[in-house]
Amino acid sequence: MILGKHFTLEASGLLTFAGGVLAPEPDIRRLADVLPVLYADVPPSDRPLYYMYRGVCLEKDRELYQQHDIRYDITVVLPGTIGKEYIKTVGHFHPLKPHSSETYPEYYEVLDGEAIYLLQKNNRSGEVEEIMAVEAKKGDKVFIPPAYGHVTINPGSQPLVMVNLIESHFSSLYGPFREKRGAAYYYLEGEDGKGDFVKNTHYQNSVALKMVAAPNLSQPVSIVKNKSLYEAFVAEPEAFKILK
Ligand SMILES: O=P(O)(O)OC[C@H]1O[C@](O)(CO)[C@@H](O)[C@@H]1O
Repeated sequence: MILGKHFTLEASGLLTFAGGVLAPEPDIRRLADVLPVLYADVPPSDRPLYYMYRGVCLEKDRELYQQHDIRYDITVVLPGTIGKEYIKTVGHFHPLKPHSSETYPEYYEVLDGEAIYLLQKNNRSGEVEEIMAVEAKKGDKVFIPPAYGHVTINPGSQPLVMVNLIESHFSSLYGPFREKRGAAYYYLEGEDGKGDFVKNTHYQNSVALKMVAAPNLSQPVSIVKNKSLYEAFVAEPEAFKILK
């Protein structure tokens, strides 16, 4: 799916789709929805923070996505802060695959803007075991491995337009981050206008944050090295059976 060809980004952060693209109305996450995972207590409001277009595809590819139980979503995360905290997604974990000890993974790609993906693994008591911040720019693909909860932060001054490929039927798990008021680190605007990671003291243990540049990540689906996620799935849907 190509920004500028298949859809355009309006100043509001909403998308306008070209003919031949199937796209639902967006789900909107508002400030009131993210309150339980924010660094600071702020008054609730209906300020929109991000728009999620779930199940987008070209008309000609609809059956292919359905046959493989894979969904392609586009999310626009607006720039800005809530208090000092950069706008971020609520964050969630994925459930176990049926008859498996592994949870569903996911693939992300940045189409425009910048992202920080916080990837966090918890132990059985809900304390953090490992956490990394993956810095991603336009064109970068980020695989979210099984067992990692994830939060997306927009650290930039432009809207972040990102997409994901994901198994289409499961529901995400919001409890683990909600119970700890978010991931193990918050990303806040510092004095110098740059971002700083600040530890979330609702976790009892302390784990160092690993910084990772997205291009240094390994790609479990090799075709994504030369193609967008959309093109890669349409060209080789079988390669994405790892998502199921
Ligand atoms: O459910 P959250 O944490 O608000 O995150 C939303 C993101 O997750 C997805 O549902 C896919 O994991 C996307 O549609 C969206 O970008």
